[in-house]
Amino acid sequence: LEVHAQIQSTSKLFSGSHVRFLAPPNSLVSHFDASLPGTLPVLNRRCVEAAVLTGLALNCTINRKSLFDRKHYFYADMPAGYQITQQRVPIAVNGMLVYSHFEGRRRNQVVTKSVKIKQIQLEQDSGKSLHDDEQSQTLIDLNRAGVGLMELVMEPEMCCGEEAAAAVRELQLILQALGTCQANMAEGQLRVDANVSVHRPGEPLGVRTEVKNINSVRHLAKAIDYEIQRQMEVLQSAGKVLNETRAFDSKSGFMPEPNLPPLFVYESKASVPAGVDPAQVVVIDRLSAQLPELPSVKRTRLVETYGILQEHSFTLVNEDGLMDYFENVVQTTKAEPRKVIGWVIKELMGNLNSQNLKVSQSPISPCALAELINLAESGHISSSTAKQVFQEMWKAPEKTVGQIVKEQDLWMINDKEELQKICRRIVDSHPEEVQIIRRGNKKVLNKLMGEVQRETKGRTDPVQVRAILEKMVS
Ligand SMILES: Nc1ncnc2c1ncn2[C@@H]1O[C@H](COP(=O)(O)OP(=O)(O)OP(=O)(O)O)[C@@H](O)[C@H]1O
Ligand SMILES: [Mg+2]
Ligand SMILES: [Mg+2]
Repeated sequence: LEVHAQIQSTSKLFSGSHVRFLAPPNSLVSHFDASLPGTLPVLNRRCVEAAVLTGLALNCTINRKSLFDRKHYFYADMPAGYQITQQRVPIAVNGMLVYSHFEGRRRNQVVTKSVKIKQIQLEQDSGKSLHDDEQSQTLIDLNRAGVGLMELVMEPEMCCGEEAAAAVRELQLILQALGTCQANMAEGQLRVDANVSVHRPGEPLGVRTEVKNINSVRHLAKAIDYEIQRQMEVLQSAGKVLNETRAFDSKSGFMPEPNLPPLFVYESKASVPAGVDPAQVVVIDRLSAQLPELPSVKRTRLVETYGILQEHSFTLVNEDGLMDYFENVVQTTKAEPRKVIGWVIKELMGNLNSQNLKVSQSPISPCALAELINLAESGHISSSTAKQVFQEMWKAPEKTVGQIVKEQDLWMINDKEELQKICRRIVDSHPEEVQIIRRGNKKVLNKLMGEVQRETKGRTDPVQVRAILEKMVS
Protein backbone atom coordinates (compact mmCIF):
# COMPACT_ATOMS: atom_id res chain seq x y z
CA LEU A 1 0.00 0.00 0.00
CA GLU A 2 0.94 3.60 -0.49
CA VAL A 3 -0.92 5.77 1.96
CA HIS A 4 -1.25 9.52 1.63
CA ALA A 5 -2.11 11.05 4.96
CA GLN A 6 -3.02 14.73 5.12
CA ILE A 7 -1.08 16.28 7.98
CA GLN A 8 -3.27 17.87 10.62
CA SER A 9 -1.84 21.37 10.71
CA THR A 10 -3.37 24.82 10.58
CA SER A 11 -1.19 25.85 7.63
CA LYS A 12 0.27 24.29 4.50
CA LEU A 13 3.63 22.54 4.08
CA PHE A 14 5.51 25.41 2.43
CA SER A 15 3.22 28.43 2.79
CA GLY A 16 1.23 30.20 5.46
CA SER A 17 -2.17 29.53 3.85
CA HIS A 18 -4.73 27.96 6.11
CA VAL A 19 -5.86 24.39 5.78
CA ARG A 20 -9.60 23.85 6.06
CA PHE A 21 -11.94 21.23 4.64
CA LEU A 22 -14.96 22.67 2.78
CA ALA A 23 -13.77 26.29 2.52
CA PRO A 24 -15.04 28.23 -0.54
CA PRO A 25 -12.96 27.27 -3.62
CA ASN A 26 -9.66 29.13 -4.02
CA SER A 27 -10.07 31.02 -0.75
CA LEU A 28 -7.00 29.44 0.86
CA VAL A 29 -4.35 30.08 -1.79
CA SER A 30 -1.13 32.03 -1.31
CA HIS A 31 1.04 33.26 -4.16
CA PHE A 32 3.36 30.33 -3.57
CA ASP A 33 0.48 27.81 -3.75
CA ALA A 34 -0.46 29.27 -7.12
CA SER A 35 3.19 29.13 -8.23
CA LEU A 36 3.54 32.80 -9.04
CA PRO A 37 7.08 33.54 -10.22
CA GLY A 38 9.53 34.57 -7.54
CA THR A 39 7.78 32.86 -4.64
CA LEU A 40 9.76 30.47 -2.46
CA PRO A 41 8.89 27.58 -0.16
CA VAL A 42 9.28 27.92 3.61
CA LEU A 43 9.10 24.60 5.45
CA ASN A 44 6.39 24.33 8.14
CA ARG A 45 8.01 22.93 11.29
CA ARG A 46 4.71 21.52 12.56
CA CYS A 47 4.45 19.27 9.50
CA VAL A 48 7.97 17.97 10.05
CA GLU A 49 7.13 17.26 13.68
CA ALA A 50 4.00 15.39 12.64
CA ALA A 51 6.03 13.20 10.29
CA VAL A 52 8.66 12.54 12.98
CA LEU A 53 5.99 11.64 15.56
CA THR A 54 4.33 9.31 13.07
CA GLY A 55 7.69 7.76 12.24
CA LEU A 56 8.44 7.19 15.93
CA ALA A 57 5.04 5.61 16.54
CA LEU A 58 5.61 3.27 13.59
CA ASN A 59 9.06 2.20 14.79
CA CYS A 60 10.90 3.96 11.96
CA THR A 61 14.45 5.22 11.88
CA ILE A 62 14.28 9.01 11.64
CA ASN A 63 16.82 10.31 9.16
CA ARG A 64 18.82 13.11 10.79
CA LYS A 65 19.20 14.64 7.35
CA SER A 66 16.59 14.33 4.62
CA LEU A 67 16.24 15.96 1.22
CA PHE A 68 13.52 17.39 -0.97
CA ASP A 69 13.07 16.64 -4.65
CA ARG A 70 10.88 17.87 -7.45
CA LYS A 71 8.76 15.29 -9.16
CA HIS A 72 7.75 16.64 -12.53
CA TYR A 73 4.39 16.02 -14.07
CA PHE A 74 1.93 18.16 -15.87
CA TYR A 75 -1.58 18.47 -14.70
CA ALA A 76 -3.81 21.48 -14.23
CA ASP A 77 -4.16 21.01 -10.48
CA MET A 78 -0.36 21.28 -10.07
CA PRO A 79 0.47 24.79 -11.30
CA ALA A 80 4.24 24.52 -10.73
CA GLY A 81 4.47 21.51 -13.04
CA TYR A 82 6.17 19.58 -10.26
CA GLN A 83 5.43 18.33 -6.77
CA ILE A 84 7.93 18.85 -3.96
CA THR A 85 8.43 15.46 -2.33
CA GLN A 86 11.15 13.35 -0.75
CA GLN A 87 12.36 10.71 -3.15
CA ARG A 88 16.04 9.96 -2.45
CA VAL A 89 16.30 10.54 1.30
CA PRO A 90 12.92 10.66 3.08
CA ILE A 91 12.38 11.76 6.67
CA ALA A 92 11.72 8.27 8.07
CA VAL A 93 12.58 4.73 6.92
CA ASN A 94 12.44 1.05 7.95
CA GLY A 95 9.37 1.05 10.14
CA MET A 96 6.77 -1.51 11.03
CA LEU A 97 3.01 -1.45 11.45
CA VAL A 98 1.55 -4.13 13.70
CA TYR A 99 -2.13 -4.87 13.09
CA SER A 100 -4.65 -7.54 13.95
CA HIS A 101 -7.65 -9.09 12.33
CA PHE A 102 -10.20 -11.66 13.35
CA GLU A 103 -10.43 -15.23 12.17
CA GLY A 104 -12.41 -18.32 12.99
CA ARG A 105 -16.02 -19.29 12.62
CA ARG A 106 -17.25 -16.76 15.16
CA ARG A 107 -14.63 -14.25 14.04
CA ASN A 108 -13.36 -13.86 17.58
CA GLN A 109 -9.84 -15.25 17.17
CA VAL A 110 -7.38 -12.39 17.12
CA VAL A 111 -4.50 -12.87 14.68
CA THR A 112 -1.68 -10.34 14.91
CA LYS A 113 0.54 -9.57 11.91
CA SER A 114 2.93 -6.87 10.82
CA VAL A 115 3.95 -5.12 7.64
CA LYS A 116 7.21 -3.26 7.04
CA ILE A 117 7.11 0.40 6.27
CA LYS A 118 9.72 1.23 3.68
CA GLN A 119 9.56 4.95 4.17
CA ILE A 120 7.57 7.99 5.18
CA GLN A 121 8.09 11.02 3.00
CA LEU A 122 6.89 14.58 3.27
CA GLU A 123 5.22 15.99 0.17
CA GLN A 124 2.72 18.51 -1.12
CA ASP A 125 -0.85 17.70 -1.94
CA SER A 126 -2.20 18.81 -5.32
CA GLY A 127 -5.21 21.00 -6.02
CA LYS A 128 -8.55 19.54 -7.01
CA SER A 129 -10.09 19.34 -10.48
CA LEU A 130 -13.84 19.76 -10.49
CA HIS A 131 -15.59 18.62 -13.63
CA ASP A 132 -18.61 20.64 -14.63
CA ASP A 133 -20.53 18.40 -17.01
CA GLU A 134 -23.21 20.96 -17.82
CA GLN A 135 -20.79 23.48 -19.29
CA SER A 136 -18.30 20.74 -20.15
CA GLN A 137 -15.40 22.43 -18.48
CA THR A 138 -12.98 21.64 -15.69
CA LEU A 139 -12.50 24.08 -12.83
CA ILE A 140 -9.53 24.09 -10.49
CA ASP A 141 -9.68 24.58 -6.73
CA LEU A 142 -6.24 25.23 -5.28
CA ASN A 143 -7.28 25.17 -1.59
CA ARG A 144 -5.73 21.74 -1.23
CA ALA A 145 -2.62 22.62 -3.27
CA GLY A 146 0.39 22.56 -0.98
CA VAL A 147 -1.30 20.95 2.01
CA GLY A 148 1.26 18.75 3.79
CA LEU A 149 1.09 15.04 3.15
CA MET A 150 2.93 12.12 4.65
CA GLU A 151 3.26 9.35 2.11
CA LEU A 152 3.74 6.01 3.83
CA VAL A 153 5.06 3.32 1.53
CA MET A 154 4.66 -0.26 2.70
CA GLU A 155 6.59 -3.29 1.51
CA PRO A 156 4.60 -5.80 -0.58
CA GLU A 157 3.96 -8.26 2.25
CA MET A 158 0.22 -8.45 2.70
CA CYS A 159 -1.73 -11.12 0.93
CA CYS A 160 -5.42 -10.25 0.83
CA GLY A 161 -7.92 -7.45 1.07
CA GLU A 162 -8.78 -8.21 4.67
CA GLU A 163 -5.18 -7.80 5.82
CA ALA A 164 -4.84 -4.51 3.99
CA ALA A 165 -8.10 -3.26 5.49
CA ALA A 166 -7.02 -4.22 9.01
CA ALA A 167 -3.63 -2.55 8.54
CA VAL A 168 -5.22 0.68 7.32
CA ARG A 169 -7.75 0.64 10.17
CA GLU A 170 -4.91 0.32 12.70
CA LEU A 171 -2.97 3.08 10.97
CA GLN A 172 -6.05 5.30 11.19
CA LEU A 173 -6.29 4.73 14.94
CA ILE A 174 -2.58 5.45 15.41
CA LEU A 175 -2.68 8.69 13.39
CA GLN A 176 -5.75 9.83 15.29
CA ALA A 177 -4.16 9.01 18.64
CA LEU A 178 -1.08 11.01 17.61
CA GLY A 179 -3.16 13.86 16.25
CA THR A 180 -1.00 13.97 13.13
CA CYS A 181 -3.86 13.23 10.70
CA GLN A 182 -7.63 13.07 11.14
CA ALA A 183 -7.56 10.07 8.84
CA ASN A 184 -11.14 10.22 7.63
CA MET A 185 -11.07 8.35 4.33
CA ALA A 186 -14.43 9.65 3.13
CA GLU A 187 -13.15 13.22 3.47
CA GLY A 188 -9.92 12.40 1.65
CA GLN A 189 -7.63 12.96 4.63
CA LEU A 190 -6.36 9.43 4.20
CA ARG A 191 -5.97 8.14 0.63
CA VAL A 192 -4.81 4.64 -0.09
CA ASP A 193 -3.37 3.23 -3.32
CA ALA A 194 -3.19 -0.53 -3.48
CA ASN A 195 -0.48 -2.19 -5.55
CA VAL A 196 -1.53 -5.70 -6.41
CA SER A 197 0.29 -8.58 -8.05
CA VAL A 198 0.02 -12.36 -8.02
CA HIS A 199 2.70 -15.03 -8.26
CA ARG A 200 3.13 -18.74 -7.68
CA PRO A 201 4.71 -19.89 -4.41
CA GLY A 202 8.49 -19.65 -4.58
CA GLU A 203 8.44 -17.38 -7.62
CA PRO A 204 9.26 -13.66 -7.56
CA LEU A 205 6.50 -11.07 -7.29
CA GLY A 206 4.42 -10.62 -10.42
CA VAL A 207 3.78 -7.42 -12.34
CA ARG A 208 1.75 -5.00 -10.21
CA THR A 209 -1.25 -2.91 -11.04
CA GLU A 210 -2.23 0.08 -8.97
CA VAL A 211 -5.75 0.70 -7.70
CA LYS A 212 -6.14 4.34 -6.73
CA ASN A 213 -8.71 6.57 -5.07
CA ILE A 214 -10.30 4.11 -2.72
CA ASN A 215 -12.44 5.98 -0.22
CA SER A 216 -13.22 3.45 2.50
CA VAL A 217 -11.59 0.55 4.26
CA ARG A 218 -14.31 -1.79 3.08
CA HIS A 219 -13.90 -0.78 -0.55
CA LEU A 220 -10.15 -1.27 -0.18
CA ALA A 221 -10.58 -4.91 0.82
CA LYS A 222 -13.04 -5.50 -2.01
CA ALA A 223 -10.93 -3.77 -4.66
CA ILE A 224 -7.85 -5.79 -3.73
CA ASP A 225 -9.62 -9.14 -3.69
CA TYR A 226 -11.28 -8.34 -6.98
CA GLU A 227 -7.94 -7.41 -8.55
CA ILE A 228 -6.24 -10.58 -7.24
CA GLN A 229 -9.00 -12.66 -8.79
CA ARG A 230 -8.81 -10.76 -12.08
CA GLN A 231 -5.05 -11.17 -12.37
CA MET A 232 -5.22 -14.89 -11.64
CA GLU A 233 -7.83 -15.32 -14.34
CA VAL A 234 -5.72 -13.36 -16.83
CA LEU A 235 -2.66 -15.49 -16.08
CA GLN A 236 -4.55 -18.76 -16.10
CA SER A 237 -5.89 -18.00 -19.54
CA ALA A 238 -2.27 -17.43 -20.63
CA GLY A 239 -2.58 -13.65 -20.74
CA LYS A 240 -0.19 -11.09 -19.27
CA VAL A 241 -0.76 -8.58 -16.49
CA LEU A 242 0.10 -5.12 -17.74
CA ASN A 243 1.62 -2.53 -15.47
CA GLU A 244 -1.27 -0.17 -15.44
CA THR A 245 0.15 2.75 -13.53
CA ARG A 246 -0.49 5.08 -16.36
CA ALA A 247 1.51 8.06 -15.04
CA PHE A 248 4.73 8.54 -16.97
CA ASP A 249 7.94 6.91 -15.75
CA SER A 250 8.36 8.45 -12.35
CA LYS A 251 11.99 7.45 -11.90
CA SER A 252 13.17 9.82 -14.61
CA GLY A 253 10.86 12.65 -13.53
CA PHE A 254 12.82 13.74 -10.44
CA MET A 255 15.37 16.47 -9.77
CA PRO A 256 16.67 17.92 -6.49
CA GLU A 257 14.61 20.87 -5.20
CA PRO A 258 17.01 23.82 -5.43
CA ASN A 259 15.00 26.18 -3.22
CA LEU A 260 15.02 24.08 -0.05
CA PRO A 261 18.09 23.26 2.02
CA PRO A 262 18.50 19.74 3.47
CA LEU A 263 16.11 19.13 6.35
CA PHE A 264 17.88 18.46 9.67
CA VAL A 265 16.32 17.02 12.79
CA TYR A 266 18.23 16.69 16.06
CA GLU A 267 18.44 13.90 18.61
CA SER A 268 18.32 16.12 21.68
CA LYS A 269 18.63 19.71 22.71
CA ALA A 270 22.34 19.13 23.35
CA SER A 271 22.95 18.09 19.75
CA VAL A 272 21.48 21.30 18.31
CA PRO A 273 24.47 23.27 16.89
CA ALA A 274 25.54 26.50 18.56
CA GLY A 275 23.78 29.54 17.18
CA VAL A 276 20.60 27.59 16.28
CA ASP A 277 17.56 28.24 18.46
CA PRO A 278 16.32 24.83 19.73
CA ALA A 279 12.77 26.16 19.69
CA GLN A 280 13.03 26.67 15.93
CA VAL A 281 14.15 23.17 15.00
CA VAL A 282 12.80 19.66 15.38
CA VAL A 283 14.19 17.77 18.38
CA ILE A 284 13.38 14.04 18.49
CA ASP A 285 13.71 13.66 22.28
CA ARG A 286 11.09 16.27 22.87
CA LEU A 287 8.68 14.56 20.46
CA SER A 288 9.23 11.07 21.92
CA ALA A 289 8.15 12.44 25.27
CA GLN A 290 4.89 13.60 23.66
CA LEU A 291 3.94 10.21 22.22
CA PRO A 292 0.46 9.33 23.54
CA GLU A 293 -0.77 5.85 24.48
CA LEU A 294 -1.02 3.97 21.16
CA PRO A 295 -4.02 1.77 20.37
CA SER A 296 -2.15 -1.53 20.77
CA VAL A 297 -0.86 -0.44 24.19
CA LYS A 298 -4.37 0.64 25.15
CA ARG A 299 -5.80 -2.75 24.22
CA THR A 300 -3.17 -4.63 26.22
CA ARG A 301 -3.77 -2.39 29.21
CA LEU A 302 -7.54 -2.96 29.00
CA VAL A 303 -7.12 -6.74 28.89
CA GLU A 304 -4.63 -6.75 31.75
CA THR A 305 -6.37 -4.25 34.00
CA TYR A 306 -9.93 -5.45 33.61
CA GLY A 307 -9.57 -9.09 32.61
CA ILE A 308 -11.80 -8.59 29.56
CA LEU A 309 -11.59 -10.57 26.32
CA GLN A 310 -9.10 -9.42 23.72
CA GLU A 311 -11.82 -9.07 21.09
CA HIS A 312 -13.69 -6.71 23.43
CA SER A 313 -10.59 -4.55 23.81
CA PHE A 314 -10.70 -4.02 20.04
CA THR A 315 -14.28 -2.81 20.16
CA LEU A 316 -13.49 -0.45 23.05
CA VAL A 317 -10.61 1.16 21.15
CA ASN A 318 -12.32 1.20 17.75
CA GLU A 319 -15.38 3.15 18.82
CA ASP A 320 -14.61 6.76 19.52
CA GLY A 321 -15.29 7.45 23.21
CA LEU A 322 -16.25 3.89 24.14
CA MET A 323 -13.14 3.17 26.20
CA ASP A 324 -13.71 6.28 28.32
CA TYR A 325 -17.36 5.35 28.72
CA PHE A 326 -16.45 1.84 29.88
CA GLU A 327 -13.78 3.01 32.32
CA ASN A 328 -16.16 5.61 33.65
CA VAL A 329 -18.81 2.99 34.40
CA VAL A 330 -16.24 0.66 35.97
CA GLN A 331 -15.12 3.43 38.30
CA THR A 332 -18.66 4.31 39.40
CA THR A 333 -20.09 0.86 39.85
CA LYS A 334 -19.25 -1.87 42.33
CA ALA A 335 -19.67 -4.54 39.66
CA GLU A 336 -16.84 -6.54 38.14
CA PRO A 337 -15.41 -5.06 34.91
CA ARG A 338 -16.28 -8.36 33.20
CA LYS A 339 -19.95 -7.69 33.98
CA VAL A 340 -19.73 -4.08 32.84
CA ILE A 341 -18.20 -5.03 29.50
CA GLY A 342 -21.26 -7.16 28.70
CA TRP A 343 -23.54 -4.17 29.22
CA VAL A 344 -21.34 -1.88 27.19
CA ILE A 345 -20.80 -4.23 24.24
CA LYS A 346 -24.23 -5.82 24.07
CA GLU A 347 -26.79 -3.36 25.36
CA LEU A 348 -25.11 0.00 24.78
CA MET A 349 -23.42 -0.75 21.42
CA GLY A 350 -26.42 -2.77 20.27
CA ASN A 351 -28.73 0.19 20.80
CA LEU A 352 -26.26 2.74 19.43
CA ASN A 353 -25.62 0.74 16.27
CA SER A 354 -29.26 0.09 15.55
CA GLN A 355 -29.91 3.84 15.65
CA ASN A 356 -26.65 4.84 14.02
CA LEU A 357 -25.58 6.93 17.00
CA LYS A 358 -22.12 7.76 18.29
CA VAL A 359 -21.08 6.95 21.85
CA SER A 360 -21.23 10.67 22.69
CA GLN A 361 -24.90 10.68 21.66
CA SER A 362 -25.94 7.89 24.00
CA PRO A 363 -29.09 8.85 25.94
CA ILE A 364 -27.79 6.80 28.87
CA SER A 365 -24.79 8.31 30.65
CA PRO A 366 -22.05 6.16 32.18
CA CYS A 367 -23.34 7.26 35.58
CA ALA A 368 -26.88 6.12 34.89
CA LEU A 369 -25.69 2.78 33.56
CA ALA A 370 -23.53 2.32 36.65
CA GLU A 371 -26.58 2.96 38.82
CA LEU A 372 -28.58 0.37 36.94
CA ILE A 373 -25.81 -2.22 37.17
CA ASN A 374 -25.52 -1.57 40.91
CA LEU A 375 -29.23 -2.27 41.42
CA ALA A 376 -28.90 -5.56 39.57
CA GLU A 377 -25.70 -6.51 41.39
CA SER A 378 -27.16 -5.83 44.82
CA GLY A 379 -30.18 -7.95 44.01
CA HIS A 380 -32.69 -5.10 44.10
CA ILE A 381 -33.78 -5.94 40.59
CA SER A 382 -33.28 -9.14 38.65
CA SER A 383 -30.94 -9.32 35.71
CA SER A 384 -33.76 -9.79 33.23
CA THR A 385 -35.55 -6.79 34.72
CA ALA A 386 -32.37 -4.78 34.44
CA LYS A 387 -32.28 -5.31 30.66
CA GLN A 388 -35.88 -4.19 30.46
CA VAL A 389 -35.10 -1.09 32.54
CA PHE A 390 -32.17 -0.32 30.22
CA GLN A 391 -34.54 -0.10 27.26
CA GLU A 392 -36.90 2.14 29.27
CA MET A 393 -34.02 4.42 30.21
CA TRP A 394 -33.06 4.62 26.55
CA LYS A 395 -36.55 5.82 25.67
CA ALA A 396 -36.90 8.18 28.64
CA PRO A 397 -33.45 9.54 29.52
CA GLU A 398 -35.00 12.24 31.71
CA LYS A 399 -36.11 9.63 34.25
CA THR A 400 -33.80 8.15 36.86
CA VAL A 401 -33.32 4.41 37.21
CA GLY A 402 -35.14 4.52 40.55
CA GLN A 403 -38.14 6.30 39.02
CA ILE A 404 -38.53 3.73 36.26
CA VAL A 405 -38.23 0.79 38.62
CA LYS A 406 -40.76 2.33 41.00
CA GLU A 407 -43.28 3.41 38.33
CA GLN A 408 -43.34 -0.04 36.77
CA ASP A 409 -43.14 -1.86 40.08
CA LEU A 410 -40.04 -3.83 39.17
CA TRP A 411 -38.36 -4.18 42.55
CA MET A 412 -37.21 -7.68 43.30
CA ILE A 413 -39.39 -9.73 45.65
CA ASN A 414 -36.93 -10.68 48.35
CA ASP A 415 -39.44 -11.19 51.13
CA LYS A 416 -39.30 -14.91 52.09
CA GLU A 417 -42.93 -15.13 53.12
CA GLU A 418 -44.21 -13.48 50.00
CA LEU A 419 -42.11 -15.79 47.85
CA GLN A 420 -43.43 -18.80 49.74
CA LYS A 421 -47.00 -17.63 49.10
CA ILE A 422 -46.45 -17.23 45.38
CA CYS A 423 -44.75 -20.62 45.08
CA ARG A 424 -47.50 -22.27 47.05
CA ARG A 425 -50.10 -20.86 44.65
CA ILE A 426 -48.21 -22.19 41.63
CA VAL A 427 -47.71 -25.64 43.18
CA ASP A 428 -51.37 -25.90 44.11
CA SER A 429 -52.56 -24.95 40.68
CA HIS A 430 -50.31 -27.47 38.89
CA PRO A 431 -51.09 -30.84 40.50
CA GLU A 432 -50.20 -32.87 37.39
CA GLU A 433 -46.75 -31.36 37.08
CA VAL A 434 -46.10 -31.89 40.78
CA GLN A 435 -47.00 -35.58 40.34
CA ILE A 436 -44.53 -35.97 37.49
CA ILE A 437 -41.77 -34.28 39.49
CA ARG A 438 -42.44 -36.52 42.44
CA ARG A 439 -42.09 -39.53 40.20
CA GLY A 440 -38.54 -38.35 39.50
CA ASN A 441 -38.71 -36.10 36.42
CA LYS A 442 -36.95 -33.08 37.86
CA LYS A 443 -36.96 -31.24 34.53
CA VAL A 444 -40.59 -30.30 34.96
CA LEU A 445 -39.56 -28.16 37.89
CA ASN A 446 -38.39 -25.65 35.29
CA LYS A 447 -41.95 -25.25 34.12
CA LEU A 448 -43.06 -24.27 37.62
CA MET A 449 -40.15 -21.87 37.88
CA GLY A 450 -41.23 -20.31 34.60
CA GLU A 451 -44.73 -19.87 36.01
CA VAL A 452 -43.33 -18.04 39.04
CA GLN A 453 -41.22 -15.84 36.80
CA ARG A 454 -44.26 -15.07 34.69
CA GLU A 455 -46.49 -14.25 37.60
CA THR A 456 -43.88 -11.97 39.15
CA LYS A 457 -42.73 -10.48 35.86
CA GLY A 458 -39.23 -11.74 36.46
CA ARG A 459 -38.91 -10.06 39.82
CA THR A 460 -37.60 -13.11 41.68
CA ASP A 461 -34.24 -14.71 42.17
CA PRO A 462 -34.28 -18.07 40.34
CA VAL A 463 -31.96 -19.68 42.90
CA GLN A 464 -34.26 -18.81 45.79
CA VAL A 465 -37.38 -19.85 43.89
CA ARG A 466 -35.91 -23.21 42.93
CA ALA A 467 -34.98 -23.95 46.53
CA ILE A 468 -38.50 -23.16 47.76
CA LEU A 469 -40.21 -25.16 45.01
CA GLU A 470 -37.96 -28.19 45.55
CA LYS A 471 -38.85 -28.24 49.19
CA MET A 472 -42.57 -27.98 48.48
CA VAL A 473 -42.74 -30.84 45.98
CA SER A 474 -40.39 -33.21 47.78
N1 LIG B 1 5.42 -6.59 -7.67
C1 LIG B 1 4.75 -5.92 -6.74
N2 LIG B 1 3.56 -6.39 -6.32
C2 LIG B 1 2.85 -5.70 -5.41
N3 LIG B 1 3.25 -4.56 -4.85
C3 LIG B 1 4.42 -4.05 -5.22
C4 LIG B 1 5.23 -4.71 -6.17
N4 LIG B 1 6.34 -3.96 -6.34
C5 LIG B 1 6.23 -2.89 -5.54
N5 LIG B 1 5.09 -2.93 -4.86
C6 LIG B 1 4.57 -1.93 -3.90
O1 LIG B 1 4.14 -0.83 -4.68
C7 LIG B 1 4.36 0.38 -4.00
C8 LIG B 1 5.19 1.32 -4.87
O2 LIG B 1 5.13 2.60 -4.36
P1 LIG B 1 6.20 3.72 -4.65
O3 LIG B 1 5.76 4.95 -3.96
O4 LIG B 1 7.54 3.18 -4.27
O5 LIG B 1 6.26 3.89 -6.22
P2 LIG B 1 5.20 4.30 -7.34
O6 LIG B 1 3.90 3.68 -7.12
O7 LIG B 1 5.91 3.94 -8.60
O8 LIG B 1 5.16 5.86 -7.27
P3 LIG B 1 3.97 6.88 -6.94
O9 LIG B 1 4.26 7.35 -5.56
O10 LIG B 1 4.10 7.91 -7.94
O11 LIG B 1 2.66 6.13 -7.01
C9 LIG B 1 5.03 0.04 -2.69
O12 LIG B 1 4.08 0.00 -1.66
C10 LIG B 1 5.60 -1.38 -2.96
O13 LIG B 1 5.69 -2.15 -1.79
MG1 LIG C 1 4.27 6.37 -3.99
MG1 LIG D 1 2.17 4.41 -6.54
